[in-house]
Amino acid sequence: LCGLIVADLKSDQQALLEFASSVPHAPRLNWKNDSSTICISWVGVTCNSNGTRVIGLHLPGMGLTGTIPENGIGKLDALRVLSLHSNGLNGKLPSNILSIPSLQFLYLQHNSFSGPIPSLVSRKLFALDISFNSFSGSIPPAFQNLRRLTWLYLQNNSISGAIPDFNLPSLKFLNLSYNNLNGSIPNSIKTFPYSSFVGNSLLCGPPLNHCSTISPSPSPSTDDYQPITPPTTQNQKGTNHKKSFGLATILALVIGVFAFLSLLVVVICVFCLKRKKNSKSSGILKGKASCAGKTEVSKSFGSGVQGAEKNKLFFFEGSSYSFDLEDLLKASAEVLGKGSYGTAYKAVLEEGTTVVVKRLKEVVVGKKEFEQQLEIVGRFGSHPNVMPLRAYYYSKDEKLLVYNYMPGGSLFFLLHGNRGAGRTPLDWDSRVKILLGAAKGIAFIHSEGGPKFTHGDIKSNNVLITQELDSCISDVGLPPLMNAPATMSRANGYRAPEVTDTRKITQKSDVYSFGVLLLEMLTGKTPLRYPGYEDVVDLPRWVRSVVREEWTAEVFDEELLRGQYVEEEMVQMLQIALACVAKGPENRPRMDEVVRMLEEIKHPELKNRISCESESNVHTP
Ligand SMILES: Nc1ncnc2c1ncn2[C@@H]1O[C@H](COP(=O)(O)OP(=O)(O)OP(=O)(O)O)[C@@H](O)[C@H]1O
Repeated sequence: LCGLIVADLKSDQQALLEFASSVPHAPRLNWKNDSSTICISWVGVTCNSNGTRVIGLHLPGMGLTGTIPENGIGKLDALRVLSLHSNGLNGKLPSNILSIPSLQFLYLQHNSFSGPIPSLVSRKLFALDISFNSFSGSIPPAFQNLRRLTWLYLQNNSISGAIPDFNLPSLKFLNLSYNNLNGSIPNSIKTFPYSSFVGNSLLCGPPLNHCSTISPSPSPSTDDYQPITPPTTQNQKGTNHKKSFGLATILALVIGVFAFLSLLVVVICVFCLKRKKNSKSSGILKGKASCAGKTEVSKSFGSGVQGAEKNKLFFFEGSSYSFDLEDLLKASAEVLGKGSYGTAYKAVLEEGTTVVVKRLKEVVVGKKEFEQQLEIVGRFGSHPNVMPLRAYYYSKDEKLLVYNYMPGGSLFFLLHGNRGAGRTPLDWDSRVKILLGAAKGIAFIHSEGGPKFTHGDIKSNNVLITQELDSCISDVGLPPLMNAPATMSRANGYRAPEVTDTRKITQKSDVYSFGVLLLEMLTGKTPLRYPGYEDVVDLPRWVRSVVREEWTAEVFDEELLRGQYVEEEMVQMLQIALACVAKGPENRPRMDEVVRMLEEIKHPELKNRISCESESNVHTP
């Protein structure tokens, strides 16, 4: 067995040296004819955990030129990642590279490869980027069998012919732009954006312009396909009859939709008014201090109680606490931290209950608005991933919020706290669980609070953790109550670019902040300046720049890479994060879509642990 293992590594070494001898390269490639050093010091080479096989080759931007020989890299049959992008490699791509049985990630973009794309492709392929080369010929039909393929970037080549009817269940990122493709875009991929197909003058069908009624042939004349033009121009190309029919239909549709929407708005308004009226008479808030029912307490709100009554602590329905304001003020308190909304205290009451009291500063809204907002926030407590607001107190000089105390602390602490010796690493599965919970919490407040309701301050400090590593989104609904400039600190790396004050916060800006949170979890870097964390980075910008260079290797938190992880899951998560931090709010997914995408990451099909056992299985036939 030992001999077999050595033979495997030796054959990997031979294959690498064969490759190196054929491509003139920069002197940085320090490979020597000594297999004992491959896994230790060979530039760009990654081995499996027991040092028996080469599983990664990363040589981007190394100044490599020339043609890859047939007997080189294709023989590395345990290879998972091959990254040779941004070099000067040319000629035909050896037919055995794409078919390396364990190959998952192939990055060859920005070279000068030419000739056809090899037709035998590894079924494990997860990401394929051969963009910005001179590949020609058609897309091999074998691509239709790539059930795990998630990224396919073929843009800026000279690929021609019709697009095969892909039925790729995992495909999420597709770019075929700027080639010579023709025919109609198959139904299975027409949901990809316009930018995925633009620059193929003979391609038609959604999301490009409609195909003409003449069915596309493999070599259509330009007249058969209409150029990409706005719908009005397209209509002008039809017959007169078609044109008037089209216009009439569109007009009828527009009027119909308008009428329907107006009706919907009226119904919603009536419903809201009714609800408001009901809530006034029944009240969601109840007075804990008295045993009064809901009606009595809401009356005390409505009529503006004077004197001592005014200073009551108001509990939300469902709260099991049994103390009053006086008890709270007598409790021993310890400062947890100072945030932009004020100071958070951990308060231990005489009867033993521990709560967190937030003392708000610079509340800019009046009592009524304050109560209205908190009434909405109080409703969210029913969701397991939203921190329930238990009670609040409002007077002219003091505004307090009472929450459960979460001994697990915040995600910020779990990610960045005590990075030195003795730290317990936060493993991949725990990170996914925490972020999925947080996403569900945010999606819930977006759907329950109505389209205008936002969190407004999503960050790792506001994701609190239970001992079972369930997450709770805290500080829900506070920004509209506070002084706008105070909450808009420049150092807030979670803030979407379009948000210049609290009035600009939208659900899509929450999605941006959540994307930064995902990046923070993936990279282990903090987007905020904290004492001891001066290395503040614009995470989206940094990740985008690294992704352009050499993403699988450098982006991820080293702590993650040392533990058990699933590379595909991490890369998928990275792509979701990048979609969330798209510069234009309209390009970001909705929060419920983010939840769905995160749930898909844990698809059993992708559960392929990188471990010693799986490594040793990689090259079994
Ligand atoms: N319910 C809670 N249980 C345990 N720790 C909490 C709780 N609420 C807040 N904390 C912790 O207390 C500290 C201060 O929180 P606070 O919300 O006041 O400020 P912040 O989240 O750091 O900033 P900001 O107010 O700008 O959101 C943070 O470390 C936070 O994680």
